[in-house]
Amino acid sequence: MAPFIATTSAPVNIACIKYWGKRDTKLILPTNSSLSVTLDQDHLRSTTTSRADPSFKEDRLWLNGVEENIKSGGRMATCISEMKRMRKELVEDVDASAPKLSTFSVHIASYNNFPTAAGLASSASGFAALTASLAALYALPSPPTTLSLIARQGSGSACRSLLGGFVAWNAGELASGLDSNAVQVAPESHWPDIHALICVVSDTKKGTSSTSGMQRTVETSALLQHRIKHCVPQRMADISAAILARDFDRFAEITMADSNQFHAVCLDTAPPIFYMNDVSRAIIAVIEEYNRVALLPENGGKRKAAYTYDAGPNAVIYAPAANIKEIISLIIHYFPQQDAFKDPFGLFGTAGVGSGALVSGFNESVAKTWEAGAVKGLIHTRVGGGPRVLGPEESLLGDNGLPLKTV
Ligand SMILES: Nc1ncnc2c1ncn2[C@@H]1O[C@H](COP(=O)(O)OP(=O)(O)OP(=O)(O)O)[C@@H](O)[C@H]1O
Ligand SMILES: C[C@@](O)(CCOP(=O)(O)OP(=O)(O)O)CC(=O)O
Repeated sequence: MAPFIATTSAPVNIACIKYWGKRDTKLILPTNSSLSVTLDQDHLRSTTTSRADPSFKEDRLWLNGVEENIKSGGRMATCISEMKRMRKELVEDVDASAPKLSTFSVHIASYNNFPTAAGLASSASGFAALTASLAALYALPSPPTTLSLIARQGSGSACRSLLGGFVAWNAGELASGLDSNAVQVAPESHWPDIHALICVVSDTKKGTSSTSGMQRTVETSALLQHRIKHCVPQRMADISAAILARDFDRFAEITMADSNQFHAVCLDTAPPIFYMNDVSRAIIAVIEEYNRVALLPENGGKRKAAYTYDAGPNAVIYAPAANIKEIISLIIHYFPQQDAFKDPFGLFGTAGVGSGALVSGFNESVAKTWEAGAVKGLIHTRVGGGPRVLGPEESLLGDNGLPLKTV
């Protein structure tokens, strides 16, 4: 009999309207809706293989080749048991001939092709890949929005990685969480021109995790309550409209305002939380100056880039594809690179990135020139699609049910 096995990959997403705060910590129900851009899996992805077999004694999971402890009642265990419940209810209970996979233990191997737990949203792509691979293994007929309810219980932001393009996570109102799901605002094909430049300022584990940080904010910040009630609802409507109209200027204005407000509520937390550092702030100064020049009537009067920061110092700069070459040159001018820029879109040809001339009218003194390595690396990617089901040649589990790939 052929083994019961499936492999999928899932993308990272980076929010423009930030999720920060839970109203239910067990079900992971947020205090506000959020919206993100799904990034292309050609560059950043989690790949996960799941296998069910009657000979397996317990559920086991290996992350990047190292076995993780699946804590009973923990997030990983919840996602696995919820997926088994769906297999039973949606497949086995309606088709008596369907193999009883829900009664078998699973072995799961996952691999991230970028640093884990370093503020690059590995928990988002990781739990999305876990959910998608179990959905493929169990042949669930469920659409991504339904699966997002399960990924959400692994890590809130993971629910948005079940869909490609531009994705909203509705906060929902029900205590059950059944209306707290991810929906696509627009597919990647609607606005493929949106590119992203990730400036890796640090790839080490952060001091305050998102989970504990946001809980402290909920408990202590009055500003968070203002944000939830008076800012986010309008921003969600406005940025959705900007996406549908492909209005980058408005998209950028809202994205930067929301990133800054998210870091303001972190500062309003007691004790305060600082995720950005001096390098992060210098990148903000450079992009703000770039936009000041772009906003001049003689230059077209529209913003050309948008920065956003999650719970760490790394910047993600969204911009239309045509501006990315200029932005990379600008960033490299202030933050010289130790390693040559990997140029996946071939923007710079064989000559490579030049010395980085500034755009005309740019006030060079907005930031100092940093020592090489202040920005450790640049990743150029773009908006992309949702999880992909991969062929058996991509499997991460061997015939013996143990991981093939170690890192
Ligand atoms: N491929 C994966 N499969 C399953 N779980 C994963 C995977 N990758 C990451 N995780 C889980 O996510 C955790 C890391 O989440 P954490 O929030 O600390 O970092 P991050 O997601 O990289 O950063 P941030 O959420 O701030 O962007 C890991 O310890 C692991 O439990
Ligand atoms: C700043 C953020 O990236 C916070 C992400 O928080 P997580 O989804 O990592 O938190 P948990 O639900 O506790 O796992 C903003 C966002 O992605 O919307």
